[in-house]
Amino acid sequence: MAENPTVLITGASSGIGAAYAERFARRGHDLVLVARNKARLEALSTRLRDEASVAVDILQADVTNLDDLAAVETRLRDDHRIGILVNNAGASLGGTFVDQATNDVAQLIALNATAVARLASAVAPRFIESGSGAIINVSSVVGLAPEFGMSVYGATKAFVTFLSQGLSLELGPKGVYVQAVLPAATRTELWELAGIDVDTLPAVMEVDELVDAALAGFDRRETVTIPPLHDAAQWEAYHAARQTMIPGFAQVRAAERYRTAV
Ligand SMILES: NC(=O)C1=CN([C@@H]2O[C@H](COP(=O)(O)OP(=O)(O)OC[C@H]3O[C@@H](n4cnc5c(N)ncnc54)[C@H](OP(=O)(O)O)[C@@H]3O)[C@@H](O)[C@H]2O)C=CC1
Ligand SMILES: N[C@@H](C=O)C(=O)O
Repeated sequence: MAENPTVLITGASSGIGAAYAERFARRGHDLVLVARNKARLEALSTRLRDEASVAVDILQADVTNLDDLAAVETRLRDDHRIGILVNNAGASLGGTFVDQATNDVAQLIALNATAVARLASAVAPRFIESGSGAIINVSSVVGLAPEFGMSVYGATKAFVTFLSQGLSLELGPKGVYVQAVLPAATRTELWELAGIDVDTLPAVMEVDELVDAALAGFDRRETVTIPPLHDAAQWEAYHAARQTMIPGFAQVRAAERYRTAV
């Protein structure tokens, strides 16, 4: 990877994506900013060009629209200056599963899961060929906790974390770094858009703190970065418990507790 490769960031018009754009610009990276709100992208790009003297391109796209998404995929395939993909665009959905309209459920999966996988898939072959590159996938702690009661949102984020871990195993040995970032509640517009007052939540991290911590994990080349998790040993224990089960999955017979007496 070039020393300061161009960074393509989805969902860069606000919140976590805009903070990533600012941080990478300050580090001297040129940027390609992707989102639907062109006016916001233009305002951010003007500011970053002035403040950080980097080149900033805008790609207006709704990543749930397959034509728009194809344009982003083409850019990732063809633009050899892009060495880092930040898969950040995402949303939440208010209400319980039965309150959520079926089309809204499908739309959330298209945004939070399908687009993430397609963009990673578009860029991975080129990164492998160059033996370098990085993919940052913004997931969520909700993907670890069905108890939070956000079933579809959490399922999309479990997908993103799993995809990242799998891609890390597949692409890591070929020189490509993959990171999953798992924020907990962070002060962005996402909450209001999902109909939730962020100030009613018990603890909320500011965006700058979240992205600085995520980038500390990036610089250490962590596979999974959980900025709000103070006790890192808890994640290690969870990871170790899961790995302990793996050798036991190869069995000819069902477990004793499932064998019915005949
Ligand atoms: N805030 C939080 O508490 C947490 C957030 N996250 C994750 O962080 C990521 C960023 O969210 P956050 O910054 O909080 O929220 P914001 O609502 O501030 O930002 C979401 C970004 O995604 C973009 N976006 C939304 N829909 C689309 C679309 N269809 N096509 C293209 N871009 C889209 C928005 O831009 P535009 O509207 O211009 O298209 C915006 O730039 C998400 O993946 C979210 O799940 C994870 C854990 C906690
Ligand atoms: N985006 C939040 C939930 O809606 C979260 O991931 O915590």
